[in-house]
Amino acid sequence: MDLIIHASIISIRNGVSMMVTINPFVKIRRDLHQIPELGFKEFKTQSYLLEYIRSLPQERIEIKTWETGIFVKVNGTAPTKMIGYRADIDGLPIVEETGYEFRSLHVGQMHACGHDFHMSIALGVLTNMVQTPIKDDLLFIFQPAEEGPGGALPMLQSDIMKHWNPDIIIGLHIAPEQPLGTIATKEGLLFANTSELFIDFVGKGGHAAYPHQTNDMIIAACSLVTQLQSIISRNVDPLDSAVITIGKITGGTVQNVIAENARLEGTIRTLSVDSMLKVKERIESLVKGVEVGYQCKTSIDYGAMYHQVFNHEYLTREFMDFIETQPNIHLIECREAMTGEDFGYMIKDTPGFMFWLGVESDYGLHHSKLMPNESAIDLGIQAITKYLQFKGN
Ligand SMILES: CC(=O)N[C@@H](CCC[C@H](N)C(=O)O)C(=O)O
Repeated sequence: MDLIIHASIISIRNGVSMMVTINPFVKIRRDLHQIPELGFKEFKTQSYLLEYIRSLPQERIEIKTWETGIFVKVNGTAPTKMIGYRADIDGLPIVEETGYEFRSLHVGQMHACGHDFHMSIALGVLTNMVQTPIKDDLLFIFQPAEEGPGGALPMLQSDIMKHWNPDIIIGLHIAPEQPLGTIATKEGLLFANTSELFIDFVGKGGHAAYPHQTNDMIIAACSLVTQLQSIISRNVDPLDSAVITIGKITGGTVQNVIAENARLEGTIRTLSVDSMLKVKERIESLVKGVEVGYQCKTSIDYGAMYHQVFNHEYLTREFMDFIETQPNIHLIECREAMTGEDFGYMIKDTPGFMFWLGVESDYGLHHSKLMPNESAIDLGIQAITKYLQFKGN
């Protein structure tokens, strides 16, 4: 299928400049890679996406914005259903270390979870669908704030989605650990239940040389960090799975002052809703213990919680069978992962599925050196385009 635009970039090697033609959706990915923005702050991203979408022939499409997200409906030629395709658009608060020429211009923010790929692939599929419409209606959902605090649930509850309510919703996520040219998925549970975790400690600070007159919140917080891992090893059935990760510790003011405040920031992952409740009960008991033991005040905030991604059995199997017929994509039947995705809400009450697109990178998701193979962009566009032509005609 011909793409409707072409892109050239100027590459400078050893002082010699030359024009190199690249796939337009690789160019789009690079542009978006330079402007990562955090959840519900995706203003430049939204403008960039809108500018591209408005440059397409408009006869068949309707565009609505929602917060920093966008809905694009492509009217089918003889619709019997509406198929939703979701791409998330936010970046992460990570300092990029890829060394890319097109590295992030927003210092301290990075597309380290592949949402730049997700967007460029969605635009590629949208372009194909506008050029060669299928029978069914399509709804492209450019969703903000997947990394937090979660855009899927409020988008689903929006008036727009009450009116444009897809019968099926699909979405992809890049998979750095899977080879290029692969799609990996499974029926049923694909991604875990998640809950953010923020714990604050307040005690009595003071002079570093007079610890007996204080309640040191660094000691209290560190003690809890190690205790939390006993929940995974001693309270969760070893045949079930759960993760507690503390990704950030803050506390104190200077090296010779005993800290009055400390804060732990983390996330909980479980394969079942029951385990999530149990893990939280245990966290609350341990936090109470630290409060008594270290004579301090504590508070717990669970932040954003995401429903598990549970792939619809029939639709997923049908998609997997379809992918197996494709010559340039290899299907991998994968295991579930402890990653989370608020896409889980999108397919909680609507049939749908998510799949991994192999992008083989030495560094994984949420790493400052994540460098997915850009050849996966075209492979993804072609695979999804063909699937939509199969499913929606
Ligand atoms: C695919 C992926 O990496 N998703 C994120 C979702 C984060 C949800 C939330 N902020 C949390 O940390 O619980 C992930 O970290 O799995």
